[in-house]
Amino acid sequence: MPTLFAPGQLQALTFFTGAIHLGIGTLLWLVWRTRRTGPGFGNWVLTEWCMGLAWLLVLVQAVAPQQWLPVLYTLLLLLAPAFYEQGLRRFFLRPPAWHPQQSLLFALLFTLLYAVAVAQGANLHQRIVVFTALQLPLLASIVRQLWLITHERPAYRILWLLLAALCLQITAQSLRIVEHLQSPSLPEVSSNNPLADHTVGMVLLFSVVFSLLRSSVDLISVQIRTEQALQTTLQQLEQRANFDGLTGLATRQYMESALPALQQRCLRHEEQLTLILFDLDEFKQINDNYGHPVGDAILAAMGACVREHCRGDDLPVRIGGDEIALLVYGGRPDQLASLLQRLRHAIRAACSGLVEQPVTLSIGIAYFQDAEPFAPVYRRADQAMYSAKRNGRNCAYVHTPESTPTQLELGHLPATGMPLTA
Ligand SMILES: Nc1nc2c(ncn2[C@@H]2O[C@H](COP(=O)(O)OP(=O)(O)OP(=O)(O)O)[C@@H](O)[C@H]2O)c(=O)[nH]1
Repeated sequence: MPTLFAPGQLQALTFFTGAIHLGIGTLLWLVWRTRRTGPGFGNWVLTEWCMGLAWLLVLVQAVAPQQWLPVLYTLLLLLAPAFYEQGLRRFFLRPPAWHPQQSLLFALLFTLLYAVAVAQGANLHQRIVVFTALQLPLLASIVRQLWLITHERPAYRILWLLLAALCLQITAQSLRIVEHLQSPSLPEVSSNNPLADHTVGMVLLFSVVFSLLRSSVDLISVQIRTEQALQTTLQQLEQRANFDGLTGLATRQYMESALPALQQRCLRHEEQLTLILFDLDEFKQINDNYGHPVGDAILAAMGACVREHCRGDDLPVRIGGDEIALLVYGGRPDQLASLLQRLRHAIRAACSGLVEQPVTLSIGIAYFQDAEPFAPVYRRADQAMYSAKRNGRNCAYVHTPESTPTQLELGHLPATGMPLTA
């Protein structure tokens, strides 16, 4: 590898590299403190600070050599990738394959091995080989995490950049090992000065470039996650606003926004749009006798039956309480009677395991006049339903604008059964 810098320039570059890492770390720390970055981001701050401090200690060692300093900055340089790997797992909520602190433990163990090499009087060539070789497994564990994350979450493809840079770094580190192994022992590298290594300029440059890339990817990852969380929240809010949680039917608000499109489609196909309103009979008594959870189960079963028996074009809606509306295409009495009969049977069957009394419905029907708003049609359907209630329940009435509600003949479905007792 080429020597890029003169010794004086190397000291300046080392200082510059340390300062850049510390600066980036502080910037990330500010983001971490002020924004919702999520777990793991703090580990990435530590990565930058470890790197920054390590390079400044390398500079101190070059200027005023100390016996113990190489072990200290080696520890920091090994902790940096360990923190980053741990940050990746925490940020992306990946369960650790082994001990959660595995990479940190490795960093400590590897530092111990390095200290042994120093204690054995290894020269600079040997120390560089030992340090670089010890760093490779930690870098490889980051590669593994990045590989798995980008496969599990395609939205984070930006991490491919980091993966490519890491692979490049691992290749460069491996070449460095080979080069140092092949080098004859040179007099200048037998000293304690880490900047005497003729490839250190390359390492410093790589460190700065990689740090800039890594922190950019970290910030982009936070942005991606924030946007995804926002998207999910919006979808949940939309789902809650548009669909009733108990019955799974549309809400009245959703129905009113969807109505113009339904009416347009009906007009285009010259079809009648019909509103069918159902209300459970004596539902209050069911709640009182069996309790609200059973009442809820009946409403849920009713919602499921309506969803199952209506066609894809129809729109089932929970108006409120035990009142459900169904907007259907077509208004022929025989078609409506057949649909209602199927629904009454299905609801009764679905509720038979919940209460002893057969569950019955009072039904009101009204027709939309072209693009008529919902309110007047609902009023007519409501009047028709109350006619059904007044006339003994368990039946259906149709309201036409011209006349008072008239009964729609449905098949027989007895309302009698066991008394309403829990
Ligand atoms: N379990 C349960 N009960 C509800 C819910 N919403 C409303 N209710 C109850 O449903 C009952 C509605 O009763 P009504 O429709 O007014 O009267 P009813 O007893 O069904 O009598 P008729 O309609 O005249 O046959 C009330 O007791 C409400 O408290 C709900 O989400 N779950």
